[in-house]
Amino acid sequence: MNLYDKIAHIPDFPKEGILFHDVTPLMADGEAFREACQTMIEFAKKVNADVIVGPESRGFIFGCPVAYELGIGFVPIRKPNKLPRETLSVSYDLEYGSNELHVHKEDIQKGQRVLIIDDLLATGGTVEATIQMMEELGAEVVGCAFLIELEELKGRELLKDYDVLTMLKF
Ligand SMILES: O=P(O)(O)OC[C@H]1O[C@H](OP(=O)(O)OP(=O)(O)O)[C@H](O)[C@@H]1O
Ligand SMILES: Nc1ncnc2[nH]cnc12
Repeated sequence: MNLYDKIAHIPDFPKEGILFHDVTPLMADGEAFREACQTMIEFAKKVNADVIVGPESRGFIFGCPVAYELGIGFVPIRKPNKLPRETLSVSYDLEYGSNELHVHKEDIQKGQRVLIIDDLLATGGTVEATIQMMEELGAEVVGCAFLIELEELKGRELLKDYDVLTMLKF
């Protein structure tokens, strides 16, 4: 199946000048969603991940099926004021703004082999912040997997030292 056909492109969302790449048509198509998740599952096996870490909110959608299939844990990276226990946090910039990300400190163990999964790599700010938190907690980031890479924004340059999977390039 051509997964490129399942991505919608919306100009000037959420702000003027931003072309938003919407993964919800792909998610709404069972066959396409399964194919995308299956590719991430194979990558997770290849890098021998023992936990999946996914940034809010679209990282949850693609990360959880991978963790479930492999029988490993899923740890959410969340925006402020969502996680009730002690967190580690870091600030980051987005293509259309900036924010702060948090993770529950206790949920990541030293030496764990982390695979970060998200729907889309743009500037790389989100994944860079996530990597920073994982490494500060003593985990090893063994890979980063995305459905979409926005090549113009050069997020991949921040990931030179990591094993990266991107499935669709725009
Ligand atoms: O590479 P970057 O420039 O960091 O951009 C990529 C991030 O931006 C989007 O999430 P967003 O923060 O919009 O949150 P959402 O998934 O809750 O919509 C996307 O799902 C990635 O997480
Ligand atoms: N252009 C874009 N489309 C969808 N999600 C994004 N996250 C950051 N930039 C994005």
